[in-house]
Amino acid sequence: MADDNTDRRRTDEMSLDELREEIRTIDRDIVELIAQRTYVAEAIADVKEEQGLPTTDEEQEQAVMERAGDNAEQFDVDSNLVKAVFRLLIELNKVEQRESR
Ligand SMILES: O=C(O)C(=O)C[C@]1(C(=O)O)C=C[C@@H](O)C=C1
Repeated sequence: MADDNTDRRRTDEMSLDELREEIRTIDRDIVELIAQRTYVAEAIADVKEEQGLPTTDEEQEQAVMERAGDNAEQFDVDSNLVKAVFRLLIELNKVEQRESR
């Protein structure tokens, strides 16, 4: 996070344009991380198909959601909103996994 990162400038010393540039960089990083997560999920889908397992794993989804809540608390952001984002990420993977079968 910007405030925790000593390489990044303090946000209270930045202009509006600089702050928006910071957001722009973070937004790109978020999409890059989503792409990485999706890529790994595709590899998981291949393994599950080889092993004859279903695309949906409710227990794993539960673990992901719990972790999302814990991480949200750690970084002091709204845990329900973070969980909603992770619910969408899981759904994205499930649609892709079903389509690739
Ligand atoms: O861990 C898996 O088995 C995945 O396919 C990944 C993932 C996820 O996006 O976290 C997606 C679908 C499953 O139901 C559970 C978790």
